[in-house]
Amino acid sequence: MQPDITQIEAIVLACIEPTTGLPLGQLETVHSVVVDEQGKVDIDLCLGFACASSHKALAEGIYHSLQVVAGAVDVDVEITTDIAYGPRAEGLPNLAQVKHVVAVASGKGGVGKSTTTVNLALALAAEGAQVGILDADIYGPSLPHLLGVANQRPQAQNNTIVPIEAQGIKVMSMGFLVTEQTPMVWRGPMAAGALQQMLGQTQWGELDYLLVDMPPGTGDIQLTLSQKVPLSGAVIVTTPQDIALLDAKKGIEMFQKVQVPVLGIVENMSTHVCSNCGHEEPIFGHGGGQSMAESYHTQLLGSLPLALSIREHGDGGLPTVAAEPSSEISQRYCKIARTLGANLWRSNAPVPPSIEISDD
Ligand SMILES: Nc1ncnc2c1ncn2[C@@H]1O[C@H](COP(=O)(O)OP(=O)(O)OP(=O)(O)O)[C@@H](O)[C@H]1O
Repeated sequence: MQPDITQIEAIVLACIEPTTGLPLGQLETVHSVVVDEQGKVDIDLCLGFACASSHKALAEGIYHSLQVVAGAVDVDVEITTDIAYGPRAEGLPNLAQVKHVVAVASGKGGVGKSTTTVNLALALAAEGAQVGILDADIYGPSLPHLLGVANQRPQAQNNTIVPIEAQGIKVMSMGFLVTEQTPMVWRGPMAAGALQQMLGQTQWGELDYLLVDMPPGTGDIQLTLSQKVPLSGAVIVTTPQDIALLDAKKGIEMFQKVQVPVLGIVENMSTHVCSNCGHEEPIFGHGGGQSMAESYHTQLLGSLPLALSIREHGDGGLPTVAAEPSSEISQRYCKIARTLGANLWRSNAPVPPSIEISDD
């Protein structure tokens, strides 16, 4: 018996995509539904954001839902990812194959922005994306250390720089170009110029996401970068502490002023879990990230605890997502990464893929 293609289509469109919690019909991601002469059903889905870890759950949801369709016994679901380009940079040929440049910023220093950036980059890669990181914190570059590549030096090639590869991520940082004996004492405009040069001269190649670890604050460097580089969006990292939230708000307002979409907020050091008794305590305050997200019409992408392991992994040059990929903390970073990708897709989507249905 030939299964009813119209019924299949309606059921597939009603299936929930786990990252966004939206039905596929609303995401307009169904690419094709084909039933061949033998009654075999082939469903091809193409998602616009990296979420490899949820493909299995989505496919299983579809198989399960299609059980009610008479004759639909041989069903194959294929899920692929196609991340569309965001805004492109004019006159920056090395960024031509970079689909999205995303700033990771915090108003205040020391809230864990760099730690969050590296873990998010690794989480995006684990979800199937090609990722790079630019360490724009040129006064205190910490990414080489966090990724365990502090002793490496990038090679120059035809007036361009070949980025360092660390744990599957392309990395460029001022930290590679200076030594601890040559601290940088630069004025804002000089630093902003150096950063633009580093961004534009690095051979990034093909990347889905280039995360830019911004220096803390809302000064010259941040503004120049936001205005001169085609940012697809920004992520704000904060702790729930009032003073950090106050500075984070300035960061959000800066991005809004220069029309860069704020993709969401990551609340770092949300709670502390005692390693002795397991008692969980919101030592920096409670609910600050959520209420800030609400008042600025953005989303709390997720929160991370103040955890000894996060600090130890960072200091050891193997961030948590790489060191303990299946840990609860890594799962949190991955969930944030998937939501970030989905928000980016939604805020940049040109025309979503159309639905194509055929009887073979
Ligand atoms: N969730 C966390 N749990 C435990 N330690 C953390 C956490 N997040 C960050 N840290 C630690 O806090 C310190 C500051 O983190 P990090 O360098 O990432 O902050 P930052 O905001 O980038 O700082 P800066 O603004 O100075 O560049 C580091 O020692 C890091 O290991």
